[in-house]
Formats: sequence, C-alpha cells, structure tokens
Amino acid sequence: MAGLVVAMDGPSGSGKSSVSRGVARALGLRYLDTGAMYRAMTWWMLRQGVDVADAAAVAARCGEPALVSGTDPDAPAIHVDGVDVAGPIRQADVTGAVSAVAAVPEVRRRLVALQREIVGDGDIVVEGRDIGTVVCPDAGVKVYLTASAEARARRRSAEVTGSTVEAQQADMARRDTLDSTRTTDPLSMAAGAVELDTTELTLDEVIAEVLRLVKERT
Ligand SMILES: Nc1ncnc2c1ncn2[C@@H]1O[C@H](COP(=O)(O)OP(=O)(O)OP(=O)(O)O)[C@@H](O)[C@H]1O
Ligand SMILES: Nc1ccn([C@H]2C[C@H](O)[C@@H](COP(=O)(O)O)O2)c(=O)n1
Repeated sequence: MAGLVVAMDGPSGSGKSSVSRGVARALGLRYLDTGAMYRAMTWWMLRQGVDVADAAAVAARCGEPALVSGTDPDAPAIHVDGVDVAGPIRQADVTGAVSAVAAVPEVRRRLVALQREIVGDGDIVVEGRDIGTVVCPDAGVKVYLTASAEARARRRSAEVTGSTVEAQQADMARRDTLDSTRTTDPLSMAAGAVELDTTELTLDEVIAEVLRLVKERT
C-alpha cells in the first residue's frame, strides 16, 4: 500500500515550510520543499547569465542543471551541480526572478517529474503551489494554508534583518500575483483541500490542526 502524502499549498509566507517540517517531524515522514527547487533552477539561470525574462532562453537551458533535494525535515538541503545552494537561493536576486522562471512550462514539466520521483511511494509532506492540484492530486491529505497579507509580511520581516513590513508585503503581493495568474499550474486551492487561515494561530496550533486532519483522514 502506498504511504501517506500530505500536500501543503498556499501563498508566500503562509507558513508552508514551518508547518510541513513540524508535521513531518511529528509523524516521522520525509519533507520536500518544491519552492527550493524552483529557486535552485533560478539561481543556476542567473549564474549562467540567462535572461530570465526570456522564456524561450530559460526553456532551452532548463534541462542542464543537476538538482538534488534532501528530504530530512531537520536538515533541508538542496544542491545544484554538486554546489550547496541552500543559502544563495534565499537571496533577493533569486526571490526577484523565481516567479518568471517558475512560469516557464518546460521548467515546470522537468521539476514536476523530479518531484514525483522523490515522492515515490509516499511517507512525505510536500509543500509548494501546485502540490494538491498537479504534483500529487491523489494525496491523502491536502491543506491550503492562508493568512492575512499583513500577518504574512510581519512574520517574514521578523526573520529578515533590515526589512520593513511594507517592503515584504509589496514583494509578496507581486510574487503571489505572478504565481496565481501564470497560465501553467497557477497557485490555486485543490479540490478536496482544507483551507486553514493561520492569521490568529500560533505555529504550534497550526501543526496540531494539520496533525488532527491527518488522523481524521487516514
Ligand atoms: N502560525 C504562525 N504564527 C507565527 N509565525 C509563523 C506561523 N507560521 C509561520 N510562521 C513564521 O512565518 C515565517 C514564514 O513561514 P514559512 O517560511 O514557513 O512560510 P512559507 O509559506 O513556506 O513561505 P514561502 O512560500 O515564501 O517559502 C517564518 O518565520 C515562520 O516561522
Ligand atoms: N510548487 C511550486 C513551488 C514554488 N513555486 C514558485 C513560486 C514561488 O514564488 C517560488 C519560490 O517558492 P517559495 O520558496 O517562496 O515557496 O517558486 C511554484 O511555482 N510551484
């Protein structure tokens, strides 16, 4: 019998990574951060000097980098061509360019195939924007995390030195608009997903609610 798959989707800063890692830890499951894969592809494109606004140029090169994603919730890891890029993929240049790269259908085709390979027989929490809709439509549990734009920006700015809530909110709004209006696999809530608004909840409360859902559905 295939193992459990928990699909966790939602807009930027809604808590997908923190909640997914907490749930995976509590249940002894693996964890996959698919956003890190789009970021790693973007990091490689920028390093190669590819114009990320040129979708044809991105499509032509997206088969080249070797991407390896770790699945340990206690030590998320990602390597491109053998280079540890866990730090660089969080930098502003990558964050500014990732939505354009993630909108290229050839990039999505390649990364969705890689993600399905990693998911394999399951026992995993997978987070992203199209997990419940595209990558794992048969997931046993699907969660769509939300929080107010202000709460998401406040949480994110607390972890980035020197950033303001206003700047974070503007950047998230820009990325969410691009991610939810692209033509291929846009961010949207999957059929059968449970929407969880975390604006007024602590991280531990959200993890507990997802664990309750898993128990109820398995
Ligand atoms: N319910 C919560 N209450 C307070 N802080 C939270 C909550 N959920 C997440 N956070 C904090 O908000 C920040 C953003 O969370 P996280 O990185 O998990 O979001 P994300 O949805 O994965 O973001 P992105 O899509 O941009 O990668 C982190 O600092 C995290 O600790
Ligand atoms: N399944 C996914 C995961 C991520 N993306 C895109 C959209 C995001 O802006 C970007 C970075 O993700 P984050 O690290 O912020 O979770 O990657 C996507 O299109 N599909």
